[in-house]
Amino acid sequence: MTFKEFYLRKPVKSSLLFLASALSSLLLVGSSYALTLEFNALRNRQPVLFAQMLALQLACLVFSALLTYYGNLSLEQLIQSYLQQIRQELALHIFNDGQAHDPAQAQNQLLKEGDLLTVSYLRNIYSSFKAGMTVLASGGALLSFHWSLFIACLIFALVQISLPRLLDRQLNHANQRLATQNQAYLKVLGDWLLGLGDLHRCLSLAWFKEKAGLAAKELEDAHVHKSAVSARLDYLNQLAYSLGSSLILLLTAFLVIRHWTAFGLLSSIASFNSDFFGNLQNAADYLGEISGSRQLRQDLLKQREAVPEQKEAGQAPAAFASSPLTVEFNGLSLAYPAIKLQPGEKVLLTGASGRGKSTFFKLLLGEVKAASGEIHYLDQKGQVIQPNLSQIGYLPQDPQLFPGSVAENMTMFNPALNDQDLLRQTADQVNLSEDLRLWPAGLDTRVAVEDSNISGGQRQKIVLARSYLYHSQLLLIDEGTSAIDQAATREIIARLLKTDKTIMFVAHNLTADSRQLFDREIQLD
Ligand SMILES: Nc1ncnc2c1ncn2[C@@H]1O[C@H](COP(=O)(O)OP(=O)(O)OP(=O)(O)O)[C@@H](O)[C@H]1O
Repeated sequence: MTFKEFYLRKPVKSSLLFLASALSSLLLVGSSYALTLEFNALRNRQPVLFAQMLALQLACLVFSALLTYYGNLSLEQLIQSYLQQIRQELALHIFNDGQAHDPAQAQNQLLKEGDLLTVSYLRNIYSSFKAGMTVLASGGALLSFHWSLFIACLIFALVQISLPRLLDRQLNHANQRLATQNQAYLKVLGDWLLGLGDLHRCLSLAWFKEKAGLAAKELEDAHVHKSAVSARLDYLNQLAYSLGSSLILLLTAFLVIRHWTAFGLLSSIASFNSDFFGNLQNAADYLGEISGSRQLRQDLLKQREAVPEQKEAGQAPAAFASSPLTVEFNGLSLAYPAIKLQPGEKVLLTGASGRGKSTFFKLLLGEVKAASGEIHYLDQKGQVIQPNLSQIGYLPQDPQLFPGSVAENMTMFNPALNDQDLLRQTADQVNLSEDLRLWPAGLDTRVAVEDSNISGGQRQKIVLARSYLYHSQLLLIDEGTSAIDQAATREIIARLLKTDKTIMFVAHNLTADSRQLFDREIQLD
């Protein structure tokens, strides 16, 4: 993300924000100025002037606080709406870039990293601007008292500004390490929590505890390391601040004794000091944090780049013909014979476990690339076509549902398909009607992905219903009815096999009469 982009989204509101911040800084310094005049008035025994200056000081402080309040609020609104845009772009990128994404990493990016970087980066910019304005205003006020005060302040300013550079690389490194460990921890949790039930059953909790503990320890070390680098920066800043403020007080006393500056400055120099050095220190911290997160921000910018929407050209395949194919997986080699499916044919694909049936489907779906051999896709007339692989219907062993209603999971959120009659007819085709009757909300039942309120068999029926609704001509079913009872499976298969779809079906434990319903069987050996 860049500041320019943030500013240009809402230039008027952003300008008002920075104007309010500049004014509030001026008013804050104005209040210290009024304090100087109050003490001058006291020394000269001028009670009316003293009261007027006191009122001016109070007014400056009240308006400065009001402007700060407005600034903080509108900064938060601007940041949150920008963050919303960034999350949308990240999500679109993840959706369109055609790569497999680890859910923990994507979650981390969408929530933590984006939030951390955007919010802290923009808040740091705003705060450093505010601090910079206060430094300028108080520096100007000091100049109006005596040039030597300003020069002294300037020298310390330069020292203070250059301090973060000493730790710039260390801060960058610490930030990156923290983000990496964050991701690693989420991934470990994600990987292990998925199988928590199995861990319970096998009493392997000690193993889980050890793995999670190790990842948590590394995250803890990364946090401590980052805090140590930040603390070192704070320490250096504090040292410069203490030295600078003592020397300025000494210089003011000298100037007052020599009658070269106003007496009242002795009372207010502490305020000017804290306005000047305090804000300089803050600005240096903010700038240090901003430059420390540079690498992560650049990475995030890349991950937001628009990726063209994956709209595949080509026709929906109705069948295919493959030459002998081979697939290589890190030393494991799978070989397939030439296979041809005619449009409308119903074929049972069998073979020992691990022989490569699922991988063959992934080859057809374009998810796995063949090391050798070719697949040609055919239309209804058996002519070779340029295929749109996303239009192949696919029912995996463990199909995924999405948070939404059962109807939405059948239509995949396509409102054009959301017709109650059509959905009920389709539910009949896949034996889902009985389940719909059991759920009080029927088609509107919400799918609770985590709570698995939908059984494995019901999930398979819902996903099978999808391929009916989407009229997939070529349907690949990979043990897609394994969780459905035998009688219903037989009915579903019998109905499926009466359609004009081309179907390739992998199943381990079909009854003999179900097997007979297929045109032929291809056995991989
Ligand atoms: N992405 C992958 N990386 C490495 N090896 C893989 C990958 N996908 C599959 N394999 C391996 O390829 C072999 C075939 O796997 P596949 O899932 O295709 O078999 P299958 O015939 O469908 O088995 P099952 O009947 O048990 O489901 C297995 O040994 C598997 O470990």
